[in-house]
Amino acid sequence: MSTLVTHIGELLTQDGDGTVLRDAAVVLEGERISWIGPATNAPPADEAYDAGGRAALPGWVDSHTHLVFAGDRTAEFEARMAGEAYAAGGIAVTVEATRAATDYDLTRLLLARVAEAAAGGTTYLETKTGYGLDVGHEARSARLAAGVVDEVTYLGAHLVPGGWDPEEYTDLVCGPMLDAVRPYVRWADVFCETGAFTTEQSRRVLAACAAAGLGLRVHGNQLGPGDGMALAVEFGAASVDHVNHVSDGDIDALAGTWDGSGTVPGTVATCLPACDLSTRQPFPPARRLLAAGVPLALASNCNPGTSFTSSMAFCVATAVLQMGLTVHEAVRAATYGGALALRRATGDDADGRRAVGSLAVGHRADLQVLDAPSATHLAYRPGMPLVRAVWRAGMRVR
Ligand SMILES: N=CN[C@@H](CCC(=O)O)C(=O)O
Ligand SMILES: [Zn+2]
Repeated sequence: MSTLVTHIGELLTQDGDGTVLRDAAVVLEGERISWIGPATNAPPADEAYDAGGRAALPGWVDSHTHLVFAGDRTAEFEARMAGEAYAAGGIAVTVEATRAATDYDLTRLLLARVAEAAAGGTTYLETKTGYGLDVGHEARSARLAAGVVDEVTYLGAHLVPGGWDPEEYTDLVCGPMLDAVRPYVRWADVFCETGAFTTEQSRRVLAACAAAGLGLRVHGNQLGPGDGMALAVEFGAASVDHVNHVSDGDIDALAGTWDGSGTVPGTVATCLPACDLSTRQPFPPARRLLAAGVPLALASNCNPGTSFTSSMAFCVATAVLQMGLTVHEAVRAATYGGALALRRATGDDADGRRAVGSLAVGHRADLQVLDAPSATHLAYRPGMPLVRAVWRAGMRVR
């Protein structure tokens, strides 16, 4: 089964040169892209979609979400809007509701959130555990997520649950809990922050999870200056996320992971602008990070506490309007950058592990058409429902 998407007014490929094609076409064949070029030269396909001069780009890669949860935190949000500061402790409210939910209800909630994200143009999605916080409930969250999303991250180190000694809980995270989630997850993450896990506890978690063969990610420098970014560099994490309170030394350390001397990709800085609005944190220094040579990702951080949205278009608009990124930089961070943060930015017909977040022959056929003539409209018309059509692995999902 093949689909020709044709008469694309502006096609942002997100290839290495940032190529933008005019009056372009893309052929989706099975799960892969089989052809890209000028619409006038396009080969025939089983069916055609006429984009009518509209813009198209890769589906969003949302590399940071927390979708496995039950319950509601509206009251906490209202208190925050009235002036209270965000604190990690609110996580416990969601843990209680999540533990009480049945597998059926938790799966239903997760599926609804994934469908909402797909309708918004997201075609590749990471999600985390972290609202179970005991062996059985963390393993359940990981198992349910593994059946639904593209990448699952173990976040047993989200909060020390009430009644636990922090060191003993860290032992649990590094031992029996890790063993229980291991079959279902590719990544591990730690919330390294005052009120969550100390630098030393975070280091123990990262070391244990690396030894178990998991890739690493870090929640760092969200609520104040700290060691999250330095730890991410120390452990060769794929991404450090939030990065709101950042020193020049943090930026230099991150940039150093991209100096070409390493054999694996460096550490991406993942910015979460919807979360920053909701928690009233300063936005990350995106321009300084880019100037230093650090690749950026943009992600929704969809979760019930700090960012209850999966709209990547909203994140792109906010990154442009508030963080000083150009539209093309923001779109790149929300597509290719997310793929880089998940180490899924390369791969084609040669290895069959198809790249996401960019459009080229052999990459996964993840594409969205906007109801707009250019990607600029994502920021020019913030909040408008601009996603018109979406294909995920070659299947039309909107
Ligand atoms: N910072 C840590 N975890 C989430 C918030 C989780 C919550 O408050 O429920 C975040 O990324 O913002
Ligand atoms: Zn998060």
